[in-house]
Formats: sequence, structure tokens, C-alpha cells
Amino acid sequence: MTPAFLDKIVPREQAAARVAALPQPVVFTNGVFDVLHRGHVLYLGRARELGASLVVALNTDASARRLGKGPDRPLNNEQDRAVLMAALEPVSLVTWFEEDTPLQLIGELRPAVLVKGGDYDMSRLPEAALVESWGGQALAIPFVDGYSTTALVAKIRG
Ligand SMILES: Nc1ncnc2c1ncn2[C@@H]1O[C@H](COP(=O)(O)OP(=O)(O)OP(=O)(O)O)[C@@H](O)[C@H]1O
Ligand SMILES: O=P(O)(O)O[C@@H]1O[C@H]([C@H](O)CO)[C@@H](O)[C@H](O)[C@@H]1O
Repeated sequence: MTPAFLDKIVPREQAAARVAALPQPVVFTNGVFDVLHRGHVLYLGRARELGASLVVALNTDASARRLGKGPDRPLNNEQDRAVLMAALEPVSLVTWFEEDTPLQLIGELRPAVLVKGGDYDMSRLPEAALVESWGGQALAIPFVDGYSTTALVAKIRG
């Protein structure tokens, strides 16, 4: 039998309709989320508490490769990253974007809240200005020191 949480994973073409049907207000975040760690799950838990639903948009593998995190990144492909994300209790819906930034997708979904981790300066993100243009909020969630996928991969590789 297929686990029910897999229903949270939706192709981008269906994302706007599915997001509109979620409990409002909707919180949106995006990222690669390649090899989950404690910083990610605390971040997602806090993000979900800022609204009634949490939407996570993952970079596709092609998009993630263009971010230059390393020649073999992402280690987990886009389907695997989506399944792990969908299994997390705070996450309501998972989709992907193939561009370099989630700007166009955010314009399609029109979330009430955009969040990123404290490693981002929200005042410099075009996505933040976009969400604020319809009266939404753009918020940074405090960074959990000592946790990053890149550091974890380096540790594993010794
Ligand atoms: N330690 C952390 N504390 C809080 N938020 C985090 C932390 N690490 C990542 N995030 C947030 O999670 C989202 C996804 O981040 P990302 O996938 O780049 O994680 P990462 O561990 O920094 O990965 P990498 O080392 O591969 O860049 C981003 O919004 C980022 O701000
Ligand atoms: O996992 P990351 O590196 O935090 O995700 C990136 O975030 C960027 C951010 O939203 C600033 O614009 C985004 O542009 C990029 O495509 C990754 O999702």
C-alpha cells in the first residue's frame, strides 16, 4: 500500500490548485534540502508555526546543480528529496521548480508568508519583495549553528 504522505507531492502544474485548497494562511519556503539534518527540521517546524500550512518547493536536480554546491551535488535526486520532505509532519505540500530562483513559482502560488533560514538577508531577496507586494510577509528563521549539508558531507568523507 502507498503511504498517505506521498499525496503531499505534486507536480508543479498542479501546485497552484492544490495550494489554494490548503488551510490558509500558507507559508512557503524553497531550497535544495539535500541530505536532511537537524537545522532543516527545526527550520521547517518553526516555518509551519507561522501559518496553517507549509509548502516546500525543491530545486530540481538540474536547478540544484547550477547552484555550484559541488560536482556531485545533489547527492539525493529530486524524487528522493521530495519523498523525505513529504514524510515530515510540518510539511503540507511538496513541489519542484526548475529555474534558478523560485520567483515565478511564488508568483503563481501567492503565499501569505515566505521564509528562509537566517543565512539569508531577506531585504536582498527579490522573492521577499514579491510576497510583500500583495501584503504578505517575508521572514528569516534563526539559523541553527553547526548544521549544514555541505559540512555533513565533508565530515562523512573525512
Ligand atoms: N542550520 C540551519 N538552521 C536553520 N535553517 C537552515 C539551516 N541549514 C539550512 N537552513 C535553511 O534550510 C533551507 C534549505 O537550505 P539548504 O538546502 O541550502 O541547506 P544547507 O544545509 O545550507 O545545504 P548546503 O550546505 O548544501 O548549502 C534554506 O532556507 C536554509 O536557510
Ligand atoms: O537550499 P538553498 O541553497 O537555500 O536554496 C536556494 O535558495 C535560493 C534563495 O531562495 C535565494 O533566492 C534560491 O534562489 C535557489 O534556487 C535555492 O532554492
